[in-house]
Amino acid sequence: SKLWNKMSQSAPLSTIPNIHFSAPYSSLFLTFLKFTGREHRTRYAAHIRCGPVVRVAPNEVSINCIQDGVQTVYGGGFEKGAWYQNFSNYGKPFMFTMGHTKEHSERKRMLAHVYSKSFVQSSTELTKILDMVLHDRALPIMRRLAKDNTIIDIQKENKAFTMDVSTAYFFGRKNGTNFVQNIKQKALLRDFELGMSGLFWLAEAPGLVKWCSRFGIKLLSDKVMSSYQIVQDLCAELCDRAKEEHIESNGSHPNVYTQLRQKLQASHGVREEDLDVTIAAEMMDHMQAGHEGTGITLTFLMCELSRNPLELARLRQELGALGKTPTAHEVDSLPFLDAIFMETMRRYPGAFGPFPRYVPETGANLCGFKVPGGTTVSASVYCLHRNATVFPDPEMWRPERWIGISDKEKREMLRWFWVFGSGGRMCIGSHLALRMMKTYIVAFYNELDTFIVSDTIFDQVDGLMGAPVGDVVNLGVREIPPKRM
Ligand code: HEM
Repeated sequence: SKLWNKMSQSAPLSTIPNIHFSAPYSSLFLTFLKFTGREHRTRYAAHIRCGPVVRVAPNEVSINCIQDGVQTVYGGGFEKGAWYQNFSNYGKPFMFTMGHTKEHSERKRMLAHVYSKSFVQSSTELTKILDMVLHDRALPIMRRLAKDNTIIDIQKENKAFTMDVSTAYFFGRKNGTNFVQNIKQKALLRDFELGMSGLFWLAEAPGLVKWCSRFGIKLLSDKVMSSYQIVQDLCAELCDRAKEEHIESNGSHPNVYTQLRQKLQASHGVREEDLDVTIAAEMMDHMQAGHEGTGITLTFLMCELSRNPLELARLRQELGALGKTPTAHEVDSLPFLDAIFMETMRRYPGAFGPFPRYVPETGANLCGFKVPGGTTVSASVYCLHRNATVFPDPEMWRPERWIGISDKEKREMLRWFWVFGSGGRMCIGSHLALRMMKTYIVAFYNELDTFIVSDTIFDQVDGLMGAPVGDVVNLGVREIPPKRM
């Protein structure tokens, strides 16, 4: 009778095509897809076969349309629900996981200013941070490696760079990490990766994790648990450093940490004894988000430039017109550089999600189907970015598609471009991400070159994040080869 109840409750979804014959009765197939890393590719195939709405589990649908779809669900502020509560840092929620719109928007408002485009673009502190990490740390190492045409794991180097810039921006220039130069610190990147790998069980089967642990069965290995602890300890240490400087300097060195601290104190919404851990929980998520999606994007971008010499030459031509120390605005306004980033983020989005939402009690009309309240719904950036009508030959990396087009065409492409999500829960760090990534690529390719080697493999994992398979990508680094006459 349980099965019957389940079936009759979800009958309103019965007109929606199924991803698999079992979808109306069980979420096992979806869990299996997630577990085997095939969720987004299978959803894509199902949308091509069945149209813009597909039922993926008894009470869950996947949508693949903008109007009456992404715009309604994400733009309309449908709530995040229980799934996100499976994630916590130090046992506390943070902005990304918060369910209640009010609690979330309060937190987001506290940080909106430090992450706004105008602030990020004009921040002289961020300019100094980028100078420090790029010119004092990363480039001297790269120059040395380039002399011998060394093959390196570019994914590690990129993540080290984005981690150092992010943490300096969050906690203060003197208080961030130094993963780029310090090999022992850089090894902690593995702990971030392992910590993330435990997410599957925590997100998809939290009950099973608890149940098994009662019988002494560990679904999350000791290594994963200790890596997670190491990341928590690192974040707590950086928070302590930032707090110390904040107190010593009497608040004269503002950064993300101090901004959040002051706003939380002023709001009186958090008890004094909970303040440190509340901030640390938020900052730990920003550390993860700040270095991973950006590192992934840089890696795929560098791989594509390495095998597309014409695009690289065109980029260098554009860079040639820049002065020695271009402003953030000048870098941001380079059309071909921008096209390369847009195309990389389209073809290789750093975070696949899905980022599910709940249909409100009143129900919703999604892409022509009536969907009842309480249904879980999500779009997949993997699918949206492969709409062949808007992005012909979607598997191809073609920056040219973003330039020399009419305003109407560009608007349509931007409507489908969803790398940072949309609506009230859209990524807060997109401007910081773009500034650090663009600055890095300009400085790097101005004087150095990368090349594909026999074991360069760069396929994307079909998971929550779109990391390269194995989290390793080998590329060669060399000086710019002289032009052939
Ligand atoms: C290329 C790099 C990045 C990608 C692809 C990316 C992607 C995303 C996406 C898709 C979301 C929306 C999630 C949802 O709708 O549930 C999101 C949210 C978020 N991102 Fe990013 N992100 C990137 C960089 C960053 C950076 C540098 C930060 C640093 C602060 C950051 C912090 C966050 C936070 C705090 C949220 C939650 C926002 C909210 O719930 O209101 N991200 N990100």
